[in-house]
Amino acid sequence: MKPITFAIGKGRLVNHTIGLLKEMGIEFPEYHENSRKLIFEDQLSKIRIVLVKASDVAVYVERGAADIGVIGKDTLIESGANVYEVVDLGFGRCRFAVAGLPDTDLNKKRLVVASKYPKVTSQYFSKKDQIVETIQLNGSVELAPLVGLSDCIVDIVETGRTLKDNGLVVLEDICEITARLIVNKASFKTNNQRINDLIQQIEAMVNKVGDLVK
Ligand SMILES: Nc1ncnc2c1ncn2[C@@H]1O[C@H](COP(=O)(O)OP(=O)(O)OP(=O)(O)O)[C@@H](O)[C@H]1O
Ligand SMILES: O=P(O)(O)OC[C@H]1O[C@H](OP(=O)(O)OP(=O)(O)O)[C@H](O)[C@@H]1O
Repeated sequence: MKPITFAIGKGRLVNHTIGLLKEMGIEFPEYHENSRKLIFEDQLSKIRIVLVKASDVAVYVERGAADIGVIGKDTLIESGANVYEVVDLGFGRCRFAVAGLPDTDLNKKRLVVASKYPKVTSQYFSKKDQIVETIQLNGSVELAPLVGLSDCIVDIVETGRTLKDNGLVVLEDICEITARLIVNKASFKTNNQRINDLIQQIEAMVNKVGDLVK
């Protein structure tokens, strides 16, 4: 029997995901945080996990190299991937916000916005009928308005500490974010029973564990 391949981003969501699978009796004893190995298999359930860069999860699932994946809603929206989003996993909770210095004028003409999420940024501002210039960065986005690279940023806020420590504030909330279970469209159709069972088991476990995994 071919294993079901599960893509997980190496990073914030991996421990939650492996913990959730463990609760379901799916275990990867060889996995530990400092391991450099990228593939682990549970022989009993025939499920293997592949550890990829968080922003690549959608690529693996969309192209069928993985059947299933766990991805933040932020990264999923930004990817525009053609996959099924099947379960809200509840963990990895944070939000998207527009942030900047407290006196930022968001209505100014030619607003310049820095973000790791250019698609989310332009979608958000175009819904408000505002044309903005988006500068794509890969990290430390909070720096941009402090050194005059941009007027504001669109980024993830979790505890709010990064903003606070840099003298920035939330100017507008965009939306809530949690981790999502995504499925390759062809796998969903051809391997239907096993994939469906796994999705249902995960959904049941998320409901059962509830706040414990959040
Ligand atoms: N404070 C936070 N910062 C960033 N992401 C968070 C935070 N809290 C929860 N998340 C969620 O965790 C997901 C994975 O975050 P992680 O840091 O592992 O990946 P990433 O930021 O996309 O990757 P990388 O650090 O490799 O650029 C995010 O997509 C988001 O949904
Ligand atoms: O509200 P907080 O709890 O402070 O979390 C939010 C911060 O965490 C993320 O950055 P990350 O640590 O992924 O680093 P990055 O700058 O490389 O994106 C995000 O981009 C914010 O900078």
